Amino acid sequence: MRRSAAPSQLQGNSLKKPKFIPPGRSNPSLNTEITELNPDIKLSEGTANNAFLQAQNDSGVCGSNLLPTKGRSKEINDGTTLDSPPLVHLAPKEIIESKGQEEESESLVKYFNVVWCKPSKKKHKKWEGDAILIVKGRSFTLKDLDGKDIGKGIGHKFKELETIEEGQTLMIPGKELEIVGIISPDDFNSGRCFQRGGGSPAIPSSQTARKCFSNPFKSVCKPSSKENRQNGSQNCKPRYDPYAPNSLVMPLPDKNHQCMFNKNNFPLVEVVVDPHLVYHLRPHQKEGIIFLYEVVMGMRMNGRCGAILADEMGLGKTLQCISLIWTLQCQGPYGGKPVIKKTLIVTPGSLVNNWRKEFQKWLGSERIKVFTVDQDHKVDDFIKSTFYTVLIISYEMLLRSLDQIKNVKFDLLICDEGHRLKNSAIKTTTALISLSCEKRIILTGTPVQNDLQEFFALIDFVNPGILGTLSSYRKIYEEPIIMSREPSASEEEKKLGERRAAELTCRTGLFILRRTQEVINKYLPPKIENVVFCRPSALQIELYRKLLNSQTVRFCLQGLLDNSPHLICIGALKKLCNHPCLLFNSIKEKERSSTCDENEERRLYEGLLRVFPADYNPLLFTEKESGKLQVLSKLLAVIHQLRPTEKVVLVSNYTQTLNILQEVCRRHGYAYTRLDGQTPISQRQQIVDGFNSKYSSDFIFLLSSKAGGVGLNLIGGSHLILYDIDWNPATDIQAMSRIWRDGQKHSVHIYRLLSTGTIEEKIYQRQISKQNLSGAVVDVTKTSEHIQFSVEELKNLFTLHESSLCVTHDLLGCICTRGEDQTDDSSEKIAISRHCQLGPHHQKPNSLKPLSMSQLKRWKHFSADDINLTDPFLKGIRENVSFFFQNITHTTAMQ
Ligand SMILES: Nc1ncnc2c1ncn2[C@@H]1O[C@H](COP(=O)(O)OP(=O)(O)OP(=O)(O)O)[C@@H](O)[C@H]1O
Ligand SMILES: [Mg+2]
Repeated sequence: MRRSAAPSQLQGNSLKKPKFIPPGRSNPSLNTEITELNPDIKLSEGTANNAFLQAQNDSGVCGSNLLPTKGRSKEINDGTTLDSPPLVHLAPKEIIESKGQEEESESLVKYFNVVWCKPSKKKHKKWEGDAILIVKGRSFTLKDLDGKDIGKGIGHKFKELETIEEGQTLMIPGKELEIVGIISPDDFNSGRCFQRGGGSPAIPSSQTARKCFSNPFKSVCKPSSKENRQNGSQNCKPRYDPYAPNSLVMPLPDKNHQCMFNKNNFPLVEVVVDPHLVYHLRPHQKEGIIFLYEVVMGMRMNGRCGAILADEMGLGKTLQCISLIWTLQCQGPYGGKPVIKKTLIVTPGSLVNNWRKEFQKWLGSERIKVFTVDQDHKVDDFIKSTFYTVLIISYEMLLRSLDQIKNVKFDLLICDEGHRLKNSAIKTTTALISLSCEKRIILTGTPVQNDLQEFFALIDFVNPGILGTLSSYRKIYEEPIIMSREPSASEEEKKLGERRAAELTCRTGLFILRRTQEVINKYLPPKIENVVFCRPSALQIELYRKLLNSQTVRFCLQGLLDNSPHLICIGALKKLCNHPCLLFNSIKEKERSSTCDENEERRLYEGLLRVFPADYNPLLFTEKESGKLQVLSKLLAVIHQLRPTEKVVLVSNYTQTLNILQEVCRRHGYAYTRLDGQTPISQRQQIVDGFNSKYSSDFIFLLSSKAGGVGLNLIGGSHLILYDIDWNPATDIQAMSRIWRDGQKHSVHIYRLLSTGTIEEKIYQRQISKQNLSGAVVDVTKTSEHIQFSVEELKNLFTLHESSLCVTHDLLGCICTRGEDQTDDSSEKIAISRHCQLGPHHQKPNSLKPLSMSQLKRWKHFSADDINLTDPFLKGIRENVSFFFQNITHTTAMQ
C-alpha cells in the first residue's frame, strides 16, 4: 500500500519526533542478532506468531530505540500480502474465550509505533499523526507523541489484538491506524519511544572521559584545497605542547563530528589547555573542563551544546569556565581556528566583580579583556570597542540592556547561579532564551532535581526542545514519576516511574555534571561544626507562652482559620527567639496600622505588651533579654580573646536582626562590615575584598544570607555563626560554604545557634528528618510559604518544651543521659541502640547535603556542664547553653 508521508517526516522536526520507519525498512539481521543475544527471550506458549516477543530486547538504559521486527512474511500471516495488510476492525465485541487463555492474554502487553488518520476508504491515506499503541489483553490505548491519550478501547476480541503486526491496518473508533513498527517494552518504559533523536549520544559514554594524546601531525593533517593547505601549514601546530608532562589535552572530535563541523577539511589540531592554568587546576577541575569542552563542542550529543555544571559550592566552577573560555577563544580542533569570539557571562549583581577578579587571578589582565557592566560602564561601550571579548553583566542589568545585547553575536553564554532560570515564565529566563547563542552553560551549586518542572526549565534552557514540549514531558516523565512515588502506587506504576526516572537521568546525564565537596576536602583545613542550644531568657519564655495561648494560635490548631495565619504565628515566634525587641516592634507597628484584615495578627499580640516593662525601649535592648544574643555576645568575646587575628562571619536572614547584631558590635567596639540586600551592587566586591584582606581591621562580617550570600568568597573569616535558622537547609548550607572553601588557611568553626525547646529546634528537626527522609533535594528559593503543614505538625511547632535540655537529642532516642527529659512524643523517636559519641564517622560527612538524623546521631554531644567538654570556644559560652552537638571533619592534607 502506498502511503502519504507520516507527519514526523513532513514536519522536518527530527529532533523532537521519532523517525518514521516504514515496515519495509526493518532489518532482519538486527533481529537475528537480538534474538541470539537474548537466549532468555523465548516465544511464550501459544504465541509463536508473535513477532514482538521475538524482537524483545532488554537493551541498557541508553540502548537502542525502536526495534523493527523481522520482515513480515506471508508465512507468518494468514495469507495476506505485504501490499495489502489485513484490515481489522477493533469494535468492542463480546469475547468467548476459555478462562486460561484469557488470563494468559491479560498479562501480555505489546507496544506499537503507528500512524493514524480519520477512517477513510481512500487508497492513499492522509496520515495525521504518529502515535503509540499499547495493547494489553483485551484493551488498548493510543497515545500521541506527547504522551496524551487519544484513543482507548476495551473488550476487543483477544485474537484480533494478539495478531497485530507491522504493516497491518486497524480500525478503532474514530481512527484508522497503520502499524509501523514494534516497540520494545524497554523503549516504552523508558519513554524513549516518545521522543527520539533529540539527545542521542554522539559518543559512547565510556569514551567520554578519555583524553586523546595522539600525535596531531600523524595522518590528521589532510588539507584538501589550496586554501586549506595554507591554513593547515599555518595552524597545524597545537598552541601548547600536548606531550609536555601534565598537559591537559582535549579529546579529538570523532568522524561524525568532523563530517558535520569540518566541511572544509581543515587539519585536526590538538586543543591543549594553557599550562599556566593547568598548573593550578585540581583533578576534578580538569575533568570538568573536558566535560564542558565536549558538551559545548557538540561532541557528546550531535548538535546540542548546552551544559549544566552543578558542582557543589566552592569547587571552583568559575575557574573551570575561565579555562574553557580561554581555551576556546584561542584554539579549536579544526585547523586550530578559535571556536568562540565573544562570551557573555550573566551573574548575580554581587558576583560581577568577583568574576572580573577571578579572570585577573588566573589569567592576569593581558590575556583576556573582560568588560564588566555597571553604572559607569554601559553595554554600548562594550559594543563599540573591539578590545573586549568577555562581557560580564548582572541579571538585572541584562534585562535593562537586552536590546543592545541582542545586537551582539555571543558564541558562549554562561549563567552563574543559574538555578534562577528554573522558572521559564520569569522575565530573566525569557530574555536569556531570546539570545541566539547555542553554546549555553548554567552554573549552580544548588541541586536542580528537586522539582521536575523546574528541572525541565533548566534543561530546556540549555538544550531547547531536548525533552520535547513541556506538556509531553509532563505526560512522559513527570506524571509517571510522581505517580510512582505515591504510597498508593501499584507495582506496575512504581516500575514505570523508576524506569522513566532512570531514562531522564540518562538523557540529561550527558550534559549535567555534579561533584560533591569531598573532591576538595584534602585541600581544605578541618571544619568544626557546632549546634548550640541556647536557653531562652525569662522574658522570652513568658512571651512565648502567651503567644501559644493566643486565640490565633488556638484557632490555627483547630483548623478554624483561612489565610494561613499560622505563618504570622511562626514569624512572631521566630522573631521572639532572635530578640523580644523585634516582637515588640511588630506589636507597636500593628497598633499603629488600622487595616481590619490584620485582625488575626492583632489577636495574636493581645496582652503581650503588658509582659514588657512599662518603659520598654526597643532601641535600648539588652543582651540578657535574649538567650541567643547572650550566647552570641559571649562567643564573640571568646573568639576575640582566643584568636585575636581571626575573623567572624555573622549570618542572619533578617535585616532587622542584622541591625541588632550590628548594634552589639558597636557596643562592644568590634570593627565590622555589612552586606545585605540594600548594599549597592557596585560596593559589594569591595566590601568582600576589604574583609578578606589581611590588612583589614574588621573583626565581623554581617551577612544577610538570602540577600547576597550566593557565590561569595569570605575566606577572610574562619568562624561563621548562623544566628537564625531557615526552613530550607540549602540557605544555611549556602551560608556555611562561604568560609570553608579553597584558599581558607585556618581551621573553620561553624556555630548554629538555636533556642532550646522552641520553634527553632522544630525547624532544625524538620531540616534533618523530614526533608531527608523524603529524599527531596531542596532549593534555596523555597520558603515557609511553600510548606504545607498538617494540624499535627502545627501542634508540634506550637509547643514549647521548657524542661528539656535539647528536644532534638531526645528525639534521637539516644540512650545516654545527657539530655535528661525524654520527650513523650514517642512516635517521633527513631529507635536505635547505641552508645553515646560513637567516635569515628561512618558516613561521608563532607558532602553539602542537608544533615540527616542518622548523621547527627554520630555527632559528639554534651550537656553544657559535661566535664568532657574540652573545646575552648564552647567552654567559654557554656553558661547560657543547655546542650551542644559537635562534629569535626578532619581533612587529610593542607596545601
Ligand atoms: N584550583 C584552585 N586552586 C586554588 N584556589 C582555587 C582553585 N579553584 C578555585 N579556587 C578558589 O576557590 C574559591 C571558590 O571558587 P568559586 O567561587 O569558583 O566556587 P564556586 O564553585 O563558584 O562556588 P559557589 O557555588 O559557591 O559559587 C575561589 O576563591 C577560587 O579562586
Ligand atoms: Mg560561583
